Amino acid sequence: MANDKKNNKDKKPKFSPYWIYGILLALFLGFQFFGDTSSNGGSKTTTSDFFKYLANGDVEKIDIVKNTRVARVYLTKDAEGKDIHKNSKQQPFIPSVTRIPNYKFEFGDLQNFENKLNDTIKNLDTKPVIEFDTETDTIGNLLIGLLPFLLLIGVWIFIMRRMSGGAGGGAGGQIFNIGKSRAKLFDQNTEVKTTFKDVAGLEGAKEEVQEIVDFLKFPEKYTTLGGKIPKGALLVGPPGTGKTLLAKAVAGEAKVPFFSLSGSDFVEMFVGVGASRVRDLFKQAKEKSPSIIFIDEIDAIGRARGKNAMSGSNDERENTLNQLLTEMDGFGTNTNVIVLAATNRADILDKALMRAGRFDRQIFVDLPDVRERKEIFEVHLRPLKKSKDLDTDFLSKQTPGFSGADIANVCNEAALIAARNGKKEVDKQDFLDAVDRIIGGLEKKNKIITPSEKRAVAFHEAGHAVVSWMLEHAAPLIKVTIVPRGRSLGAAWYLPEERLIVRPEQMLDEMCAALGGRAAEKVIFNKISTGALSDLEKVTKQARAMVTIYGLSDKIGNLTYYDSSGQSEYGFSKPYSEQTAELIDKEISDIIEKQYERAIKLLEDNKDKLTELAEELLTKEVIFKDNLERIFGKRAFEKEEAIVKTDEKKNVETPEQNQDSSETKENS
Ligand SMILES: Nc1ncnc2c1ncn2[C@@H]1O[C@H](COP(=O)(O)OP(=O)(O)OP(=O)(O)O)[C@@H](O)[C@H]1O
Ligand SMILES: [Zn+2]
Repeated sequence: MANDKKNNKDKKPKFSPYWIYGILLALFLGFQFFGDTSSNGGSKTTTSDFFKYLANGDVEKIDIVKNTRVARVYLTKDAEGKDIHKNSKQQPFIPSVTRIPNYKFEFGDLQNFENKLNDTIKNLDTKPVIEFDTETDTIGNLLIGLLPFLLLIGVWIFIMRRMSGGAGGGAGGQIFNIGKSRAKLFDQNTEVKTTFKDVAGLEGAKEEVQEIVDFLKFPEKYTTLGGKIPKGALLVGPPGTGKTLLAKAVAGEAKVPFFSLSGSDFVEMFVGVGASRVRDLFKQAKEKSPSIIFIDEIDAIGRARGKNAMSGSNDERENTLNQLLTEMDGFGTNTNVIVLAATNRADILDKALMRAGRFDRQIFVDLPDVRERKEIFEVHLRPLKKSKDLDTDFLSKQTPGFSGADIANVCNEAALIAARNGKKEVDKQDFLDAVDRIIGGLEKKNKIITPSEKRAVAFHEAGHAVVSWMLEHAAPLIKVTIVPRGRSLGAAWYLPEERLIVRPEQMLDEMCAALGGRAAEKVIFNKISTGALSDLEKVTKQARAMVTIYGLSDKIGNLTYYDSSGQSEYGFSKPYSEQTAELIDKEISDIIEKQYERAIKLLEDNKDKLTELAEELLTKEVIFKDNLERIFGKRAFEKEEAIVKTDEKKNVETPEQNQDSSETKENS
């Protein structure tokens, strides 16, 4: 269902066809107008020419428009000298509205012109009609003439509205407000319900943010000793870790005006708009100081300037960034405006932004650890009707590497799954299913797989399971399945340890386990397949990282080709010689080959167990840690007994939390 919705959205063209109709209409009217000019004009002539015509008796009618000093002349003869009216005497003229004046000219001073006109007419037999036009006529003409332009302007305004619509709470609606800031203002009048209580974990970040609120409220407390209050703080961290949430909580708690907008709100197709919006934003913030400005996804404007000479630099974005830098420099230390910004790409931000006096503080908002995940679960479980056996310790351990947003997603998904199964409350199994779905995508039970393919998948996955079971440093296994899910035909799921420092032996064991799938295919069928693509990708990346980034290869030595400054766009030249390049390639393939051999050896030694596991997998489709334990006996390397009590149910597993921290601390 969700897919359908998405598709529909995709199909909708970006440009509504109505605009095009509007533009065409305006153009059409515009041409009409230009084609029309002759109708109230006629070709030009001079005053002396006119008097010649008049003396000849060729003039039938003169329109004198006093206010513009233009006379329109209607002749009795056309260009070839024929009478325009066959029986002209009876019908002196066709009403001027339907006739085009043959000539027009500016007569200068009205009094002079009238005198001369009367003198000439005196001597004529047939006197021309003289009409004095009123100005209303010309205004009417003018309006009709302007109509296409008005329409064009209307269409333009309409387009502008469409482009700037949606964002900015109406402020962006009008064309004249295009340079105005799009920030949403939260103050005493707008109620923000988010508070620090809604932000679970993130103790350090919360404290730092709270300090910033304190700076604003009680600046004297900090400035008495001569210190300066920071002007900005940058919230940095991976997506979904709660940066925006934290900022919202600041808005809810600070009780000072809070301007919130996103980096992309500055960006517009017109030159200078971004800079002008920045200026306007700071002007407003200063007027309401003490106040906080929050710029989400600041990378939209804050990306380092002019690095990509190849792709051409984006001048407009640079101007916007420069304006932001200027504004942050500009406001004095006592203006009491603090700028908060969030990004998940601090590495690509312009270094000038991070300079002291701008975003001089960086607040790291990291992925939550077990304890923090537990707290986040508690926050998001609050609104759910959940069963009593639900245990946040257990849930937090099942979700290593999950961000706060992932956890929120799990809770929601679990509630939906429970509802679909007609349950009265959300239980543990629903959460496990939700986790599975979020990691692996939807189950595809009806995907067509031939029996021999299924066999290959079963042995492949069993291979992963066996190898990881036998190796000390490989991540402990949670479950193995051959139910197709998302794009994969089967999967072995591990519980990665949360470690801060990784040792080479751990990396090698993990690579060996990843190669276990292909090794099993080789050992059993003596054939290999394309099914190991993602394993190989992972292993290759890891081996390359060992050699070129972490300096873990003896042959290459203790050096790294990693450049943390983000300026690693070497282009065509690599930072090492051809010889080294060869050495690197050799070393990478050596590492991988060695681990592959190791996996093959392990599996050959345990061929019967591998087969037993694969057969069980073929019948059950999903197997868990205790199935492995039955076949292999207890795993030799369980360092610490699990904290969570094992459940009676088969499918509920006790993941061990490998606490390496004591060891890590010793060595760092
Ligand atoms: N620490 C947390 N406590 C409670 N909920 C959290 C936490 N972190 C994230 N969430 C949940 O995840 C959602 C998304 O988080 P948020 O938008 O703040 O992430 P973000 O870090 O700004 O991500 P991005 O960088 O992608 O914008 C929040 O609305 C909230 O429901
Ligand atoms: Zn595999």
